[in-house]
Amino acid sequence: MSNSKQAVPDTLPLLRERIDSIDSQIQILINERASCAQKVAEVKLAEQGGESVVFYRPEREAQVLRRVMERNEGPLGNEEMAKIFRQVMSSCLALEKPMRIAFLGPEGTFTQQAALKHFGKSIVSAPMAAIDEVFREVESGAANYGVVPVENSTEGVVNHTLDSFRDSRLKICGEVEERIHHHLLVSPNINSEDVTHIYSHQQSLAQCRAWLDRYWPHAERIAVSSNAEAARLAAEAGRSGRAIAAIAGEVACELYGLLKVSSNIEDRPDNTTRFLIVGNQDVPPSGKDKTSLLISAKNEPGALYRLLEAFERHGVDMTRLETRPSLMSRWGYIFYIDFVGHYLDEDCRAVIDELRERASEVKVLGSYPVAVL
Ligand SMILES: O=C(O)C(=O)C[C@]1(C(=O)O)C=C[C@@H](O)C=C1
Repeated sequence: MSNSKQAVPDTLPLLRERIDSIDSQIQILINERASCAQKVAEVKLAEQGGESVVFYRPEREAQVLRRVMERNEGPLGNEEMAKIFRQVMSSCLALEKPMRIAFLGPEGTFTQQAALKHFGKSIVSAPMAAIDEVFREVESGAANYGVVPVENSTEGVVNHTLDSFRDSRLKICGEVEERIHHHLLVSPNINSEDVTHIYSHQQSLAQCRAWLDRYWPHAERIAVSSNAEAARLAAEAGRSGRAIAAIAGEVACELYGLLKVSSNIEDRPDNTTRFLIVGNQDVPPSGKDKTSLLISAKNEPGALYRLLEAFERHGVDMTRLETRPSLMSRWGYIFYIDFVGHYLDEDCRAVIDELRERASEVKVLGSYPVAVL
């Protein structure tokens, strides 16, 4: 933009005049961009036709956001700038086709927070009561994509999510990481000293275990289906004068009008949860990808060693290995493996081919862009 090189005025009216002029140029450009996205939708419809058109392109979005961060010169920070573009793309995609996103609800969960971080705000939110319902909603076509938690840096893996992939044909289309801050919340009319019960999701209770042992050793901890549900229950209890506290995040605190008794009570300050985006599409390479596999190993000595050895020999970087009992045989196991690269990359393809020879089942759950934001 030509104005960016001009000297910055130093009086308030002139600065505001400059801001008004820049805003109107940005607005024209954003609408020009939106018109391009509309044209993109027409091209996609013409090329792919009918029901099967794929409007959301995670690999392209990741590339756009990475480029925004790479070329950014400030004074706005890279992440701040990327968040702005995240929302611009979200609006453009909604113009192509409004996206209905199912997530582990109710409203106010960290999973909803993750969905908004990944897709931007221009989505239709569809809160589901359980992880397998998120899968079903996307499988049935009622939602375009789903968002589910998969692992937490303090508490480890979310078994329900891993288990849901056994019988699902859904693919992982993306990942998103969210820093998790927990707060102890009560209804505004409740005296926190009267609290006898603390509600939260079992993982959140575990993530605050040391803090609870120290400050609330006598309060009974009650696990409920989500921390947003805990916040809802605390608000409901407050209305009838019962002193129940909840452990939940910022969004749930605001949504249910609760007060923070204590903030950031998680035992580890770097407490982070990773979420997966599930959908019906294979995502092409974005240049910086990850792949997730589900492997059913033969129940024999050295089976795991032979699987892992293939990664070592081809120089493919494995980032995660989880084990779950197989439901098919008593002592059989299913391994979930994440590695760096796309399944279409030559070295990754070689590993997958070898794994197929050595395991009873290898399912590629998806290759997807490494989280940008
Ligand atoms: O490039 C595309 O395929 C688009 O549809 C455009 C666009 C964008 O706004 O940049 C919008 C949605 C897609 O998810 C990716 C990118």
